[in-house]
Amino acid sequence: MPTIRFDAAGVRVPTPGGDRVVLEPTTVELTEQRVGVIGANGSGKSTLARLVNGLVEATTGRVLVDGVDVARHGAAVRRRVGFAFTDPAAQLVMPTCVEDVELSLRRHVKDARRRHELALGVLERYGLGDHATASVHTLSGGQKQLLALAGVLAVEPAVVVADEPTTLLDLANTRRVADLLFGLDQQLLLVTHDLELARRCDRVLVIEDARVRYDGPADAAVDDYLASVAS
Ligand SMILES: Nc1ncnc2c1ncn2[C@@H]1O[C@H](COP(=O)(O)OP(=O)(O)OP(=O)(O)O)[C@@H](O)[C@H]1O
Repeated sequence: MPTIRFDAAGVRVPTPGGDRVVLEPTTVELTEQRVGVIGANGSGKSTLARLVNGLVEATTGRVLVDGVDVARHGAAVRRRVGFAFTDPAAQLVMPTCVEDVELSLRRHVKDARRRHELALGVLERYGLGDHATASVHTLSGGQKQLLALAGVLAVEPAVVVADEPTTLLDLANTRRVADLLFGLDQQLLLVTHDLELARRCDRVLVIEDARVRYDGPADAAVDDYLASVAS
Protein backbone atom coordinates (compact mmCIF):
# COMPACT_ATOMS: atom_id res chain seq x y z
CA MET A 1 0.00 0.00 0.00
CA PRO A 2 1.06 3.61 -0.43
CA THR A 3 2.19 5.57 2.62
CA ILE A 4 0.44 8.83 3.50
CA ARG A 5 2.55 10.70 6.00
CA PHE A 6 1.46 13.75 7.99
CA ASP A 7 4.58 15.28 9.42
CA ALA A 8 3.40 17.85 11.99
CA ALA A 9 1.01 19.00 9.27
CA GLY A 10 -1.37 21.70 10.42
CA VAL A 11 -3.67 24.30 8.94
CA ARG A 12 -4.31 27.77 10.30
CA VAL A 13 -6.51 30.22 8.41
CA PRO A 14 -6.86 33.97 8.85
CA THR A 15 -10.31 35.14 9.92
CA PRO A 16 -11.55 38.63 10.82
CA GLY A 17 -11.30 37.69 14.49
CA GLY A 18 -7.71 36.44 14.17
CA ASP A 19 -6.08 33.23 13.02
CA ARG A 20 -8.11 30.11 13.40
CA VAL A 21 -6.59 26.64 13.79
CA VAL A 22 -8.50 24.32 11.47
CA LEU A 23 -6.12 21.41 12.05
CA GLU A 24 -3.52 21.29 14.81
CA PRO A 25 -0.09 20.02 13.74
CA THR A 26 -0.73 16.33 13.16
CA THR A 27 1.73 13.48 12.81
CA VAL A 28 0.45 10.15 11.52
CA GLU A 29 1.63 7.59 9.00
CA LEU A 30 -1.15 5.79 7.14
CA THR A 31 -0.21 2.54 5.43
CA GLU A 32 -3.40 0.51 5.92
CA GLN A 33 -5.60 -0.18 2.93
CA ARG A 34 -8.73 1.39 4.41
CA VAL A 35 -8.42 4.31 6.73
CA GLY A 36 -11.56 5.95 8.11
CA VAL A 37 -11.86 9.49 9.45
CA ILE A 38 -14.80 10.27 11.72
CA GLY A 39 -15.81 13.08 14.07
CA ALA A 40 -18.24 15.93 14.59
CA ASN A 41 -19.16 18.55 12.00
CA GLY A 42 -16.47 21.17 11.73
CA SER A 43 -13.87 19.10 13.59
CA GLY A 44 -11.35 19.15 10.73
CA LYS A 45 -11.95 15.89 8.83
CA SER A 46 -12.28 17.41 5.36
CA THR A 47 -9.25 19.58 5.99
CA LEU A 48 -7.21 16.50 6.83
CA ALA A 49 -8.47 14.69 3.73
CA ARG A 50 -7.87 17.68 1.45
CA LEU A 51 -4.27 18.01 2.62
CA VAL A 52 -3.53 14.65 1.01
CA ASN A 53 -3.92 15.92 -2.54
CA GLY A 54 -3.19 19.59 -1.99
CA LEU A 55 -6.75 20.91 -2.16
CA VAL A 56 -5.77 22.47 1.17
CA GLU A 57 -2.16 23.42 1.86
CA ALA A 58 -0.48 22.80 5.18
CA THR A 59 0.53 26.05 6.87
CA THR A 60 2.87 24.13 9.16
CA GLY A 61 4.65 20.81 8.62
CA ARG A 62 4.15 18.76 5.49
CA VAL A 63 2.23 15.91 3.94
CA LEU A 64 3.99 13.24 1.90
CA VAL A 65 2.48 10.54 -0.31
CA ASP A 66 5.02 7.79 -0.85
CA GLY A 67 7.69 10.27 0.16
CA VAL A 68 6.55 12.95 -2.31
CA ASP A 69 5.80 16.31 -0.71
CA VAL A 70 2.29 17.45 -1.68
CA ALA A 71 3.21 21.14 -1.40
CA ARG A 72 6.24 20.82 -3.68
CA HIS A 73 4.99 18.28 -6.21
CA GLY A 74 1.23 18.74 -6.24
CA ALA A 75 0.69 17.59 -9.80
CA ALA A 76 2.67 14.39 -9.26
CA VAL A 77 0.77 13.64 -6.06
CA ARG A 78 -2.60 14.32 -7.71
CA ARG A 79 -1.75 11.72 -10.35
CA ARG A 80 -1.51 9.20 -7.52
CA VAL A 81 -4.36 10.47 -5.35
CA GLY A 82 -7.94 10.60 -6.62
CA PHE A 83 -10.44 12.72 -4.69
CA ALA A 84 -14.17 12.11 -4.51
CA PHE A 85 -16.40 14.87 -3.13
CA THR A 86 -19.61 14.56 -1.13
CA ASP A 87 -21.61 16.23 -3.86
CA PRO A 88 -20.94 14.64 -7.25
CA ALA A 89 -22.09 17.88 -8.90
CA ALA A 90 -18.71 19.31 -7.84
CA GLN A 91 -17.08 16.83 -10.20
CA LEU A 92 -19.48 16.28 -13.08
CA VAL A 93 -18.99 19.04 -15.62
CA MET A 94 -19.60 17.51 -19.05
CA PRO A 95 -23.00 17.11 -20.74
CA THR A 96 -22.98 13.33 -21.03
CA CYS A 97 -21.69 10.51 -18.86
CA VAL A 98 -19.17 9.19 -21.35
CA GLU A 99 -17.78 12.67 -21.97
CA ASP A 100 -17.31 13.13 -18.28
CA VAL A 101 -15.18 10.01 -17.95
CA GLU A 102 -13.31 11.00 -21.13
CA LEU A 103 -12.48 14.30 -19.46
CA SER A 104 -10.87 12.43 -16.57
CA LEU A 105 -8.79 10.43 -19.04
CA ARG A 106 -7.66 13.39 -21.16
CA ARG A 107 -4.16 13.64 -19.71
CA HIS A 108 -3.58 9.91 -19.66
CA VAL A 109 -4.90 8.88 -23.07
CA LYS A 110 -4.15 11.21 -25.95
CA ASP A 111 -5.99 9.34 -28.72
CA ALA A 112 -9.65 10.44 -28.70
CA ARG A 113 -11.07 7.22 -30.08
CA ARG A 114 -9.13 5.11 -27.57
CA ARG A 115 -10.22 7.48 -24.80
CA HIS A 116 -13.85 7.05 -25.81
CA GLU A 117 -13.55 3.25 -25.80
CA LEU A 118 -11.87 3.24 -22.42
CA ALA A 119 -14.52 5.56 -20.99
CA LEU A 120 -17.28 3.25 -22.23
CA GLY A 121 -15.51 0.33 -20.55
CA VAL A 122 -15.26 2.26 -17.29
CA LEU A 123 -18.99 3.09 -17.38
CA GLU A 124 -19.77 -0.56 -18.02
CA ARG A 125 -17.63 -1.63 -15.07
CA TYR A 126 -19.50 0.66 -12.68
CA GLY A 127 -22.99 -0.28 -13.88
CA LEU A 128 -23.54 2.83 -16.00
CA GLY A 129 -23.05 1.28 -19.44
CA ASP A 130 -26.64 1.99 -20.46
CA HIS A 131 -26.26 5.67 -19.59
CA ALA A 132 -23.18 6.48 -21.67
CA THR A 133 -24.85 9.07 -23.87
CA ALA A 134 -27.40 10.18 -21.29
CA SER A 135 -27.26 13.67 -19.86
CA VAL A 136 -25.61 13.73 -16.46
CA HIS A 137 -28.70 15.59 -15.22
CA THR A 138 -30.96 12.60 -15.88
CA LEU A 139 -29.05 10.41 -13.42
CA SER A 140 -30.27 9.71 -9.91
CA GLY A 141 -28.20 10.92 -6.96
CA GLY A 142 -26.71 7.46 -6.54
CA GLN A 143 -25.87 7.17 -10.23
CA LYS A 144 -24.25 10.60 -10.15
CA GLN A 145 -22.02 9.55 -7.27
CA LEU A 146 -21.12 6.33 -9.11
CA LEU A 147 -20.28 8.39 -12.22
CA ALA A 148 -18.13 10.79 -10.20
CA LEU A 149 -16.30 7.81 -8.68
CA ALA A 150 -15.94 6.23 -12.12
CA GLY A 151 -14.21 9.41 -13.27
CA VAL A 152 -11.84 9.27 -10.31
CA LEU A 153 -11.12 5.56 -10.74
CA ALA A 154 -10.74 5.72 -14.52
CA VAL A 155 -7.17 6.95 -14.15
CA GLU A 156 -6.35 4.22 -11.62
CA PRO A 157 -5.05 6.30 -8.74
CA ALA A 158 -3.02 4.50 -6.06
CA VAL A 159 -5.00 6.27 -3.34
CA VAL A 160 -8.67 7.22 -3.29
CA VAL A 161 -9.69 9.95 -0.86
CA ALA A 162 -13.45 10.10 -0.47
CA ASP A 163 -15.01 12.90 1.57
CA GLU A 164 -18.42 11.74 2.80
CA PRO A 165 -19.25 10.05 -0.51
CA THR A 166 -22.48 8.53 0.81
CA THR A 167 -23.88 11.46 2.79
CA LEU A 168 -26.37 12.46 0.08
CA LEU A 169 -27.42 8.90 -0.76
CA ASP A 170 -30.26 6.65 0.33
CA LEU A 171 -29.62 3.28 1.92
CA ALA A 172 -29.47 1.23 -1.29
CA ASN A 173 -27.12 3.67 -3.02
CA THR A 174 -25.00 4.00 0.11
CA ARG A 175 -24.51 0.23 -0.05
CA ARG A 176 -23.65 0.33 -3.76
CA VAL A 177 -21.10 3.10 -3.35
CA ALA A 178 -19.68 1.57 -0.17
CA ASP A 179 -19.34 -1.84 -1.80
CA LEU A 180 -17.55 -0.21 -4.71
CA LEU A 181 -15.14 1.66 -2.41
CA PHE A 182 -14.50 -1.31 -0.13
CA GLY A 183 -14.01 -3.57 -3.15
CA LEU A 184 -11.14 -1.46 -4.48
CA ASP A 185 -7.59 -2.78 -4.49
CA GLN A 186 -6.35 0.75 -3.87
CA GLN A 187 -5.76 2.52 -0.59
CA LEU A 188 -8.90 4.30 0.62
CA LEU A 189 -9.04 7.29 2.94
CA LEU A 190 -12.71 7.64 3.80
CA VAL A 191 -14.21 10.58 5.66
CA THR A 192 -17.63 9.54 6.86
CA HIS A 193 -20.43 10.12 9.34
CA ASP A 194 -21.61 6.56 8.67
CA LEU A 195 -20.24 4.61 11.61
CA GLU A 196 -21.11 1.27 10.00
CA LEU A 197 -18.81 2.17 7.15
CA ALA A 198 -16.15 3.35 9.56
CA ARG A 199 -16.27 -0.03 11.28
CA ARG A 200 -15.31 -1.67 7.97
CA CYS A 201 -12.00 0.21 7.89
CA ASP A 202 -8.65 -1.19 9.04
CA ARG A 203 -7.84 1.90 11.03
CA VAL A 204 -9.90 4.92 12.07
CA LEU A 205 -8.90 8.41 13.15
CA VAL A 206 -11.36 10.26 15.36
CA ILE A 207 -11.05 14.02 14.90
CA GLU A 208 -12.20 16.39 17.60
CA ASP A 209 -11.59 20.14 17.81
CA ALA A 210 -8.96 20.12 15.06
CA ARG A 211 -6.97 17.27 16.63
CA VAL A 212 -6.73 13.52 16.31
CA ARG A 213 -8.52 12.42 19.46
CA TYR A 214 -8.16 8.70 18.84
CA ASP A 215 -6.28 6.62 16.31
CA GLY A 216 -6.63 2.88 16.22
CA PRO A 217 -8.63 -0.17 15.16
CA ALA A 218 -12.05 0.64 13.77
CA ASP A 219 -14.28 -0.76 16.50
CA ALA A 220 -12.28 0.82 19.30
CA ALA A 221 -12.22 4.16 17.47
CA VAL A 222 -15.96 4.17 16.78
CA ASP A 223 -16.65 3.22 20.40
CA ASP A 224 -14.39 6.05 21.54
CA TYR A 225 -16.28 8.49 19.34
CA LEU A 226 -19.66 7.27 20.60
CA ALA A 227 -18.47 7.57 24.20
CA SER A 228 -17.20 11.10 23.55
CA VAL A 229 -20.57 12.16 22.17
CA ALA A 230 -22.43 10.59 25.09
CA SER A 231 -20.28 12.29 27.74
N1 LIG B 1 -10.55 28.41 4.65
C1 LIG B 1 -11.23 28.43 5.80
N2 LIG B 1 -11.51 29.61 6.40
C2 LIG B 1 -12.18 29.66 7.57
N3 LIG B 1 -12.62 28.56 8.21
C3 LIG B 1 -12.38 27.38 7.66
C4 LIG B 1 -11.66 27.24 6.44
N4 LIG B 1 -11.57 25.93 6.15
C5 LIG B 1 -12.21 25.28 7.14
N5 LIG B 1 -12.69 26.15 8.04
C6 LIG B 1 -13.41 25.81 9.27
O1 LIG B 1 -12.68 24.83 9.95
C7 LIG B 1 -13.52 23.87 10.55
C8 LIG B 1 -13.15 22.50 10.06
O2 LIG B 1 -13.60 22.34 8.71
P1 LIG B 1 -13.70 20.92 8.01
O3 LIG B 1 -14.42 21.14 6.73
O4 LIG B 1 -12.35 20.30 7.94
O5 LIG B 1 -14.62 20.12 9.03
P2 LIG B 1 -15.30 18.68 8.88
O6 LIG B 1 -14.91 17.91 10.11
O7 LIG B 1 -14.99 18.06 7.58
O8 LIG B 1 -16.84 19.06 8.98
P3 LIG B 1 -18.17 18.39 8.33
O9 LIG B 1 -18.37 17.08 9.03
O10 LIG B 1 -19.21 19.39 8.68
O11 LIG B 1 -17.93 18.26 6.86
C9 LIG B 1 -14.93 24.28 10.19
O12 LIG B 1 -15.48 24.98 11.26
C10 LIG B 1 -14.76 25.18 8.99
O13 LIG B 1 -15.77 26.13 8.92
